[in-house]
Amino acid sequence: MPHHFSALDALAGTPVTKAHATGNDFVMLADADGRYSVDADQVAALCDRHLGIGGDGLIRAVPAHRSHDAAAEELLSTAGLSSTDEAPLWFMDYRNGDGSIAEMCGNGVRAFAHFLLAEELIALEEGQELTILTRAGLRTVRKVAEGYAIGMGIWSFIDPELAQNNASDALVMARGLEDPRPALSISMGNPHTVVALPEAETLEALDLTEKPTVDPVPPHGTNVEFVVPGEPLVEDGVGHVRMRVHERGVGETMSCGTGACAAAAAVRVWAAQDGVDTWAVQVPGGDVMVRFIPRQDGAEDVELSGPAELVMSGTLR
Ligand SMILES: N[C@@H](CCC[C@H](N)C(=O)O)C(=O)O
Repeated sequence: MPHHFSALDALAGTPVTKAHATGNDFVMLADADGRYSVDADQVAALCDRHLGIGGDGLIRAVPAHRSHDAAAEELLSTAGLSSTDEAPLWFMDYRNGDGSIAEMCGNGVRAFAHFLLAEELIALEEGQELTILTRAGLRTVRKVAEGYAIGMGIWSFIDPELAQNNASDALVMARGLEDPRPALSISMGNPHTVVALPEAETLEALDLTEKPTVDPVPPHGTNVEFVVPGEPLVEDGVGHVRMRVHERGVGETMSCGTGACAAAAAVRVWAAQDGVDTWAVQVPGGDVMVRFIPRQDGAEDVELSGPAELVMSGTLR
């Protein structure tokens, strides 16, 4: 426990902000000059809900060319991207609350955009689009009436052979379930395992204080989404899903943006509802919308939209 205090000594005097997007909460750090290198212990200390500020994760907002992040630097050079002091490509350096690194965070991108705007690091009018960099690659942000619409890239099956039968590739067991249930593994740049439950009562009865077990064990861990299809599943052309999530590197969270996209994709596949492109995903922290957009190459882009809020700003002591 005391290591939390010493971990933060080096960050004394650093301005921080707390933000959330449908209850998925983050400690935000603006690093326009690329002077902070936050290690795993510091992230865990800041995200600690008793000894720190508290958050599901930490987001450092830094121009890609000043990030000192191996993934960002590799993407900059291999994808021939440009980031300069005059025209920075903002990199979302996202970390899970336990200090581990994740490729992507959908709710995080909304909080990130809102934070960049509030800090006057970007300008973005309603309807305009901004491109940002994540470890999973480029993502787009559009300011819309309900908050931000994020271009999340494509969704894909983690096991491509599943494209043949679209059923399940894993078994998941959690406290509150009587038996392990079949699940489908989907990538949104980060890994997800989606489990369908028969009714809302089973979803509510789950105890996600304990990490669900996934068989086979995913090599890099996974986020596990438990979903109940809406009744009716589709109303006025919009699909409905309820979801709870246990996030890799965090635990149960009130919302997960990449998870909502994976959940909508899995339910759409299971229910053979390819024609339904818009899905409302209800999470404990609110509602997010997921839209599937067909591409020329047969894959589908995913757009996630929802709100983001800043809660407080202060200085680390
Ligand atoms: N809450 C996020 C996902 C954050 C990363 C995740 N825990 C992982 O390890 O992949 C979201 O909104 O997408």
